Amino acid sequence: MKSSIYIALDFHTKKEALDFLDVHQLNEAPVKVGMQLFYREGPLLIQELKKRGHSIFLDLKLHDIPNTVYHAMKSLAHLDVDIVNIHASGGLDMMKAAKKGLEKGSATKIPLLLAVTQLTSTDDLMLSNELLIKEPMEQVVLSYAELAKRAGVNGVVCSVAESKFIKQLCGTEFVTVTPGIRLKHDHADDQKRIATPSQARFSDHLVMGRSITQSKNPKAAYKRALKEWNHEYSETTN
Ligand SMILES: O=c1ccn([C@@H]2O[C@H](COP(=O)(O)O)[C@@H](O)[C@H]2O)c(=O)[nH]1
Repeated sequence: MKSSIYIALDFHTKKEALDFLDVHQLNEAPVKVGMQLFYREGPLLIQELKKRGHSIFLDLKLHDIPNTVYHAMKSLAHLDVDIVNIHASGGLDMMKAAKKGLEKGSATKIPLLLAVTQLTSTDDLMLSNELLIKEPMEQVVLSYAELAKRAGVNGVVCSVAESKFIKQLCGTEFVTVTPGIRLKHDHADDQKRIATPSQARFSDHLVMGRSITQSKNPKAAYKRALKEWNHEYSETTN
């Protein structure tokens, strides 16, 4: 799969999301559909995005008992998207069940299965004080990545800071997808572990929401992110 920046379509309705893509001529861009939009618009939205030719990351982050996740993944497989995900903190059996459900439910190609290691809205302080995980973030993320690999998962969602080390530990084929990406000077909002596209060279794919969707010129912001990621962007010439 080609390295891509997935635009997070965090909109309320299908109309808002499709209008955004049309108005800003982002009809070629890979997109990420999360809970906000999917819970309202469901499979019909996925069908419409597929019809328009988008590569789709369905970001529902399943986390439940293995049997439930198995059946949920079997259902999601029918949507025929490109990427789906689960939380690694659901454990080895849950991740194995997700993979099995996906294989069982897929008619043609099996979507890439990713495990979320630690959300990019979590920092070390929260990890320790709220989640009561006393090891440093990097160690936790690496250990979850290794567990995901053991379960047969194809890759992980992680921050820029861990991508390189995950590749060293799990191999270059093990996919890393990184959200929490901001163009320089953009607000972090609720994200804690953020980075610019140019700092993300070890990640296979990026996810960008507000830096693009809330920009005055989303198309220009998207193009700039792609250029920065490919190290072709210079502030003096742009
Ligand atoms: O660790 C994670 C996992 C998923 N996300 C999702 O990515 C986008 C990021 O949106 P921004 O507006 O660029 O902050 C959002 O849909 C999250 O649900 C994440 O941020 N971190």
